[in-house]
Amino acid sequence: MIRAHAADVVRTAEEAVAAGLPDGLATLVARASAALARVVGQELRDVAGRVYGGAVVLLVGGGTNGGDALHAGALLAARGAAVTALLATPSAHAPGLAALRRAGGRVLAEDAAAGAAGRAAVGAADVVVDGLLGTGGRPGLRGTAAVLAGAVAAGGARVVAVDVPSGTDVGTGAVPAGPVDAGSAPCVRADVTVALGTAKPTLLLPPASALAGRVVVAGIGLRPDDLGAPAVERLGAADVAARWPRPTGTSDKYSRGVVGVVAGGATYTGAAVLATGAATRAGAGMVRYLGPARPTDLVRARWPEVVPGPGRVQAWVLGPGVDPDDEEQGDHVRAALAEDVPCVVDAGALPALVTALADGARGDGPTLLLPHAGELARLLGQLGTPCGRDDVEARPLEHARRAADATGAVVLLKGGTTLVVPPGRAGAGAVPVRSQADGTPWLATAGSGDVLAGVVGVLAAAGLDLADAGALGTAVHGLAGSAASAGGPLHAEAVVAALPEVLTALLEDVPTG
Ligand SMILES: NC(=O)C1=CN([C@@H]2O[C@H](COP(=O)(O)OP(=O)(O)OC[C@H]3O[C@@H](n4cnc5c(N)ncnc54)[C@H](OP(=O)(O)O)[C@@H]3O)[C@@H](O)[C@H]2O)[C@@H](O)CC1
Ligand SMILES: Nc1ncnc2c1ncn2[C@@H]1O[C@H](COP(=O)(O)OP(=O)(O)O)[C@@H](O)[C@H]1O
Ligand SMILES: [K+]
Repeated sequence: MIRAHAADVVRTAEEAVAAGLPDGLATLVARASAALARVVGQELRDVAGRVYGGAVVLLVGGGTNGGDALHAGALLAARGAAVTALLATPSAHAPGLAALRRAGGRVLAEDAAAGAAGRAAVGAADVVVDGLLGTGGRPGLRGTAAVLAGAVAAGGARVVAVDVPSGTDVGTGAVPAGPVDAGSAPCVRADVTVALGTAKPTLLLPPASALAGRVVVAGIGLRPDDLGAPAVERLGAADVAARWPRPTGTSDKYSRGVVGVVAGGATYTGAAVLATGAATRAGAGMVRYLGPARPTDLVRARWPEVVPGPGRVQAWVLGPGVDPDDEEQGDHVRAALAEDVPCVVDAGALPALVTALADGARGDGPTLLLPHAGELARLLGQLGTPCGRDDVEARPLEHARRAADATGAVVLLKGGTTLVVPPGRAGAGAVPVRSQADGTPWLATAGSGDVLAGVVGVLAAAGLDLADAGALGTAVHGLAGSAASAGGPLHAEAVVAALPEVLTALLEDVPTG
């Protein structure tokens, strides 16, 4: 599990710990820079074979983030690395500067750093350490910081970011617009980010999460009680396994959960086969299918265990491959939405959900929406706040949250990184935003989302909270996609086929509760 806390929460937790330390903040900076120096040392060994003689360039802004970089540089210089600090500010962290100079490091003031000498240093660097901005940074680099980030983007050095990739929006993961060239960049792209004390939301939230590289969380002594609930979290395999529902000796098919699926139609028959197949392969107690004769026949031929026709269910999966103009499927969707059971609403059923909410026709059960970016833009339009797909992709958390707050549903926004956003602000007792990136880009293929809907339906029918169902289902869908791909193309049916094997491997390592 990776947990990310908001900048103000981290600052308060740091102050609480620092207050009890003889040297206060300086002790935390010493811990942070020691952890940072260890990671940079590993990268140097990887790139240059050893620390001694390796070329390290520090990009240094005006805050403590720059101080961390300078102190880490001093530790590396003491181990024989050739360390050059490029200052983006006239007022860099004074104790850090003094330490670096004492250890034999070189310091280029702003003018030289932004000119030919700075470019030459970046060009010759094995590792660049990004200490321009940390949790006190506003998004978007300007001035010398932007010039230095441009030089790094044009060079080939390994980049280690201190705490966050500078220039990204620490709280939301937005990436400021602006050209990236050898002369300027609005933010830094890192290969590794050393998160100090805890991760920050920008490391887990797209699009900025793509600029963080590998995330290493370095303990600096912050207390979990001071940090409280995270704003964002990413479940690991052990977290998924521990939460995945398992049958016991007294289970029967009904207690495990019956999933009702309204998917496909005369045109998109495959969605019906994929969604029902995913639900059976992910371990539903039973799967019911509602749809016209042709997809029903195909579902029965492929999965004889699926039960066609109406009946009681513990959760509905509504909409994969459903044409919103299909009257017959539309009737099934509306009837299901009116029931007091959890509903997982995808694709063609999303417009019907908005209508049902407006008409007071949604029953008394929780709802989980599964839009991709284009569908979320359309949904927001229907909810009275129109926007484009590009807007959603630039600020996915903001838009998913808007839809969650407007509908009262949990919103699972699909993509390379999938966000699961519950309604209401994060805070004491609130469920954090989940961010899962377990899959492979090969999952971007037709029918892949139908499989996800079926997997999530199993968890909803088993009685999981829908935010958990969304995150766990996304993780397992991603793992099954990776298993089906083996590094190359996959088709959605192969993801269904991979589910039992992936779940078996996942669950066998964790003892039953
Ligand atoms: N606190 C602790 O206990 C510990 C903190 N630690 C470390 O401290 C980091 C946070 O340090 P920090 O608070 O000094 O903020 P940081 O981001 O380095 O600099 C802010 C400065 O930059 C400026 N500035 C802002 N935006 C800008 C922009 N777009 N372009 C240009 N300038 C901009 C802003 O100036 P302003 O314009 O607001 O006057 C301000 O001077 C944290 O990430 C971690 O690395 C750890 O060592 C552990 C202990
Ligand atoms: N670049 C990517 N990397 C990993 N997973 C992706 C990527 N793009 C899409 N996915 C996943 O693939 C699935 C695609 O779903 P969706 O867009 O609904 O496709 P369809 O409607 O054709 O089934 C989602 O689970 C999404 O998270
Ligand atoms: K940084």
